[in-house]
Amino acid sequence: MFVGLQGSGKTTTCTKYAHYHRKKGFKPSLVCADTFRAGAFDQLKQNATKANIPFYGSYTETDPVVIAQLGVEKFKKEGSDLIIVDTSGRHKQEASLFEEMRQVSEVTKPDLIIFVMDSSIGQAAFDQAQAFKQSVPVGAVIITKMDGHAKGGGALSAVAATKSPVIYLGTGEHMDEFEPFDVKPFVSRLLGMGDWSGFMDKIHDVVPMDQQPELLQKLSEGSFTLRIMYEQFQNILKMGPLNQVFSMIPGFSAELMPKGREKESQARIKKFMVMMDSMTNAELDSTNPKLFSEPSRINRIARGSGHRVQDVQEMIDEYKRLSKVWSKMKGLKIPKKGDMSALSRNMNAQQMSKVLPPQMLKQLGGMGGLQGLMKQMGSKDFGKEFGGAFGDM
Ligand SMILES: Nc1nc2c(ncn2[C@@H]2O[C@H](COP(=O)(O)OP(=O)(O)OP(=O)(O)O)[C@@H](O)[C@H]2O)c(=O)[nH]1
Repeated sequence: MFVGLQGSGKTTTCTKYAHYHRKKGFKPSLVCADTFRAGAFDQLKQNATKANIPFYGSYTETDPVVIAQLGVEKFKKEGSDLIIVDTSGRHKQEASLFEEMRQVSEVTKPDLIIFVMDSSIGQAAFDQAQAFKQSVPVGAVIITKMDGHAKGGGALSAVAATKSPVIYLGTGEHMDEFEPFDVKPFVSRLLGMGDWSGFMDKIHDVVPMDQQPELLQKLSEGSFTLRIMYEQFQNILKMGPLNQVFSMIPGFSAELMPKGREKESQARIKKFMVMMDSMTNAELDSTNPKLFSEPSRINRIARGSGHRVQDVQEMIDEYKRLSKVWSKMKGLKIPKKGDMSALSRNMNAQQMSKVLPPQMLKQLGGMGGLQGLMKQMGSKDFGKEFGGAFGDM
């Protein structure tokens, strides 16, 4: 049974969920117990037809409890092994709708009640999710619209309020834009760091073994020089396929390497490297941003490399941007013997607490609460993956 606020994406998610599980060998079916929103049944019908999934609903019956009961009975008889009941959207101020939801749950006795939540809901998530949990035994959370700008921080609140794990994410309007929840990339996104663990694995493959400890050392110092950028560009040009690698590198992603324009981006990186070839060692090793606002220096680099002043400026801007991202890594504990994959374990709850709004952090029970929550959010693997970072889990 799917529950949630209006417009959170329940109906869309029900079909995605059915489609996903059918591919795994289930025989899913859909019941539309949303009589509140005009057009809800048509929407479900349309989606279900498109996905070729049996559905049940009514244009004449106005009681969702009756529809839900009839639908579930029908599909049980027909041997469906995954009956999905979609309910109307509602929010906690609507007591009668909450009562109705409770009744639907009572007559259908669902094995699992899934709270569907829009990733952009933010701090209201806690109260709303708690209200649902108090009426029906919510057992899991699905976060939708992860393709938007929101990082999904509200998910933490929903998990805290329902004491249930996030199981899937909706990542677009289409049927296939649905994926199992994986805590690592989710946390990385919240922290604004890209997929660090994926990045680390790639570094492991690409950066020569003898350079790895040095790179880690620099990373932990948090100081980013043009020379580091140059070396990373060199490594990146060796890696492939480029776009895939780029999407994982913290900060590099979209701006430096837009999708479908890999060739151009590659040329741009090479251009940057040519300009850096015209720089002095002192410039390459400096971490002082003021150095690069001196016009005479920029003119010299432009002339020396055969580029325009604005090209040099663009390269410096890129450096500043990456430097900012890089500085977030300051203070990372370096794993012994350059064990790159262990590095991701050192991302700590403190970094997380810095990016959460203070009020949300308080609501979650401070650092201790956050640590417990992270454990609860993720699968069993979370403790293993982030074990070093989140204490004893
Ligand atoms: N971009 C994006 N849009 C989504 C996603 N999931 C749902 N939507 C869109 O969100 C809007 C609302 O989705 P619905 O499935 O109708 O929401 P609902 O919760 O059933 O709505 P009510 O029945 O009114 O409560 C639709 O335009 C969907 O296409 C997602 O993961 N990404």
